[in-house]
Amino acid sequence: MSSYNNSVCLNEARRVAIFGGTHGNEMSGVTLVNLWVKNGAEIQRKGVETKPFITNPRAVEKCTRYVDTDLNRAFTPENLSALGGDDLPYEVQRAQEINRIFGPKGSPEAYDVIFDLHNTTSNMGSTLILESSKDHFNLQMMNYIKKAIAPASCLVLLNEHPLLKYSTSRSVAKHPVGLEVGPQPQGVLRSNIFEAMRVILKHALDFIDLFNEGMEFPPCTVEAFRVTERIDYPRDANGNIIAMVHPNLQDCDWEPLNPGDPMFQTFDGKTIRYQGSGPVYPTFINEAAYYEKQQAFVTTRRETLVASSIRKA
Ligand SMILES: CC(=O)N[C@@H](CC(=O)O)C(=O)O
Ligand SMILES: [Zn+2]
Repeated sequence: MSSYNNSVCLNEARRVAIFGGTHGNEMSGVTLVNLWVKNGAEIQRKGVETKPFITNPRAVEKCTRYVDTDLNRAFTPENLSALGGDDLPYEVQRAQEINRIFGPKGSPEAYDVIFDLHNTTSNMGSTLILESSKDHFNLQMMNYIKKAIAPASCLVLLNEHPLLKYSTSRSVAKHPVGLEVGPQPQGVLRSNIFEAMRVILKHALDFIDLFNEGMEFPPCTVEAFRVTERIDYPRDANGNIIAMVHPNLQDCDWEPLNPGDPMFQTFDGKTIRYQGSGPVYPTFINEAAYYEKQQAFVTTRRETLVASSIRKA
């Protein structure tokens, strides 16, 4: 990466992957990737190798999030270098295979871009997930997609929290992009969610095409929601949940939550209110997969990210 005339010069993005089935019960990504494995015309762009890939085929077969352990937490340095072969948990073996094919993570040989397709049971709409506020290629891509799909909306969730960040499948790429679309129940396909995902992928690939063709993207800003805190359900001494997401908060992803606002409702009807400083913007509210992770929702704060001008080297 070098700077010239204020533009950040980056290599062309020639190797792109689209991951589906990182969670085997999130059906939009599973279905789109299976479709594109059969016929990739829709995702082909000149001079780009775009590989659609089912990352967790055993979980897809069983229509479950994972078999042994969450694949989207498995790409740690320890796991990727672990010895043990067939004795390792299935997803750890799979992470090593994926790292061999699309990585190695952090190396110059790694794929340029990986899109990882997810669904949420939360009412989040279309959300792009970034892992770095300094990835100018990805920031420019976010800006491009947001403009291309307007007046439909697509929000950007930034997770670079030192404790809450996790080791994703897409993290083996130079430019990792998560795409989370909801609400959609686990194991279910909804046409509106499926189409929303499909159209965002189209614009993302168009952006890569324009960049490779030599278009210069001027400096811009991108509004993002930065992950700040994980909020668990209230629990008793045995760890059992004693309250639900409050009806005033349910389905209100991305809406401001202020001190004193209702957050949970106990089984005997008492309201538990938000006590932190605000406003925060909750998201992943009541996500089904997060009960096991002790998480009722995450709080975020709004931030304006600045993207430098980019063009190909
Ligand atoms: C509901 C769900 O699976 N969400 C994803 C978010 C992400 O890809 O970062 C996960 O927890 O792995
Ligand atoms: Zn997922």
